Amino acid sequence: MTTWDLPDATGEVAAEQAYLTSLYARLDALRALTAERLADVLRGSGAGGTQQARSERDAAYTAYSDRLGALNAAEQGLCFGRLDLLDGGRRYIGRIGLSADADEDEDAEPPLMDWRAPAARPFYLATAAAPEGVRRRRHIRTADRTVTGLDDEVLDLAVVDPDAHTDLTGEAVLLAALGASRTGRMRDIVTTIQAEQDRVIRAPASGVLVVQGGPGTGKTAVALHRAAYLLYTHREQLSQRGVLIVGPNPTFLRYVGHVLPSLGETGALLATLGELYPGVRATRAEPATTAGLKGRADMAGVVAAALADRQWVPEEALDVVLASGEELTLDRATCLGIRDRARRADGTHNEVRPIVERLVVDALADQVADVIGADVLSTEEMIGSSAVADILAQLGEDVDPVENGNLLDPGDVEEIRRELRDDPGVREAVDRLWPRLTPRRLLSDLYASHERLAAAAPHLSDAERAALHREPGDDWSPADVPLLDEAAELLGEDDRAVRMRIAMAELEERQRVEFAAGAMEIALGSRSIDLEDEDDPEVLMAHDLLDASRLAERHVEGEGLTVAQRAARDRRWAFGHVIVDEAQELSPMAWRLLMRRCPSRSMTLVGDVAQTGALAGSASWARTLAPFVDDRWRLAELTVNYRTPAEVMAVAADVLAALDPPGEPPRSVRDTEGEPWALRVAPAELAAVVGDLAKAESTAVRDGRVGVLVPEARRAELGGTDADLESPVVVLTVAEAKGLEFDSVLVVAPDEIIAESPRGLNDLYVGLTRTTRRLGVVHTADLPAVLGRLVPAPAYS
Ligand SMILES: Nc1ncnc2c1ncn2[C@@H]1O[C@H](COP(=O)(O)OP(=O)(O)OP(=O)(O)O)[C@@H](O)[C@H]1O
Repeated sequence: MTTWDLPDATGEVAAEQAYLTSLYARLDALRALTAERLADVLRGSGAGGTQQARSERDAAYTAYSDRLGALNAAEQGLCFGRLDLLDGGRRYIGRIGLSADADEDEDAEPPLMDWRAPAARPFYLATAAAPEGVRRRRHIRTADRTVTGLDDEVLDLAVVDPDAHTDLTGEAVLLAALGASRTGRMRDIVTTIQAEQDRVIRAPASGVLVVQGGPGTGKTAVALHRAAYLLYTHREQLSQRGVLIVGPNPTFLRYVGHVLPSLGETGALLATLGELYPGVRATRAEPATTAGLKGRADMAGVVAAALADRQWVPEEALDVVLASGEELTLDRATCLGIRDRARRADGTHNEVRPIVERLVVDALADQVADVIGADVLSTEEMIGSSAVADILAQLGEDVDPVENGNLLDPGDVEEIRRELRDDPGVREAVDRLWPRLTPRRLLSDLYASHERLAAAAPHLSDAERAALHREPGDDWSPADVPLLDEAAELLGEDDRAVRMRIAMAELEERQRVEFAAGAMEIALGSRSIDLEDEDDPEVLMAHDLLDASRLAERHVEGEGLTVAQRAARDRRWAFGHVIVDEAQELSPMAWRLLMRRCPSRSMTLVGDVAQTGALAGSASWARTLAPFVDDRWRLAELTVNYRTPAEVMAVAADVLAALDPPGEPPRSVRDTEGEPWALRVAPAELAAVVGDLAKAESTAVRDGRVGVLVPEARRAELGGTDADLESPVVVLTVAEAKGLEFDSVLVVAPDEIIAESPRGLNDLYVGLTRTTRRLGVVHTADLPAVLGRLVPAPAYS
């Protein structure tokens, strides 16, 4: 590899600088043009017009504001690579594609190729052994709009450095990226995507793809870049259905939340599982065992049984007191018949309720008709039975009361039915037999009642049923969400309210855009007067127009209209693609929910079954996926660990070997700063020593981040707070640290972490592998045997 740093005598850097400057000029021109077009749309939007004109304007507004967002996001690191081809051609690779001016040769290479375009692919895949038509790969390092250095690889077997890792692309640039301090926010990796990662990112969208990889193999990075790739490659389809990315907890989503916007993509919905039931904020913490129980596959049966239990029949009879004071009775046999017919009917519980209403009214109408009809008959007996028989024949068999031997005409019968339908006593009876239920009501009532739980979940132990107990009105936990969703499926939730909210949001959005357009007119109208004064803040230049659209957005207050936001409000939304990170954590009940959100089964599931912490999580992808796709899923594996240094991975590998089944550790590309160490302290001193060590580590990593990973039971004692990942030291449980990374990690009380959960060894494995540079372990009891490789702490021994 050849590297040019500044100052550079060869002129290579200067040449690239000139090219880069021309690219930024093109970027600026495109921004101005797009902003102008957006302004035109905003100006036009005040005028009203036909429905079609409005929706065309809305579409144009979205397209231009998205484009402007992508152009802005490309500002940093616009161009980062160049391919010199064997045929003499040259390609520049960047965060977005920039096309040539219209008057330039259409067949010429575009000045800048989007990293996701097929022609950019050799930048990530080409090797000396398989150069894919590439002679030289150049990484262009930049800061703001300035070239700061170049790294060249000549893809010629004759000149390959025998010491280099031949399977790493752009090794120097990669190692520089990996060596940078962590900031508490995940960064994109477009400049250094590795070949095995690229294959996953660009894999076909259809079907279920499982990406299994050890800690630090870039699963999260790959998942996010895959989302960006799919949104680019299948823009039309996915811009309508959206991409859902599911992460394990809100802290994690904050950590990864900047990656897609930095790639110019905003069309994905990032959510935890607890956020996937519209209208419910599932934030309640609960014991892992309770969450594990709620996630078990048999809970689907419990929800179904809880509902069946609400479809009630009386022991003997249900008395129905009409508004008139008249008393009727539905006996058990009648109620059983009604219930059976309703259950056999096609539809969900709430959908078939009208059938129950009709059957109840029919049964009661029979009784009323019997009473009234009997009175009528007593006078008509005088007419003689043959006349009665004639009348009966004429009335036909559809008239029930007649079949019962009465002589009411069909109009009378219908009148009786109508009155019954509207009678509060009858409605009460229907409510009793077949209550109208919401998912929350069903679950709330179930959790709150020992009797209901016993009826719906007879196979659970008393202790398990007690764990499910919840007072009505308490918050929901994330593990409740799949159960609510399950209930909604069975009940046929009335989603009118949700659709109303969406319609309202659309209306409001239109008004906001029109308001913004009006405000723009006023501001633009005053421009000619103000133009003389360049400093005048009233002057609106083209780039300010973006702020005008932002202004409109700000008014949205989260009630926007992007596909992602619309999808978030609609329980029945079918996403175009679903990506799950830390997929091993999902319970069988959670999978049921997610599969409903993705009927096309176009999914990417990334995870590591060795890191499973959730008690209802996966130990095997095959077992987890079998109920949904049988064996129709593809497996891709990531094998290189870009995070955890080799010495730390050696310690973690001992833990991995102790797991059942034991796992294969990924290969680390980095070395650590010193050996990972262990320090024993007296229990009474634990908090103080951990505090001191965290400070010392924070100093050691300068502007980097320190993660103190503690047992759940010691979280409060050791200062665990709501995690602000950008603060220099954070104290978290392993579950909270899942998917995150720090420059230095202190694992506290490993024996307690192991003992806290049946999956304690997996948790310890996760904790040890969170570091990019330094690892220390602090313990009060004997060090677990699996950590025998740790050396005594240098400063204290
Ligand atoms: N090709 C790459 N270039 C630069 N950095 C990379 C690359 N691949 C991964 N990384 C970095 O390595 C670190 C680990 O990546 P990531 O968090 O995606 O791994 P993971 O497989 O999800 O890990 P875990 O399972 O432990 O949560 C991140 O800092 C990521 O940015």
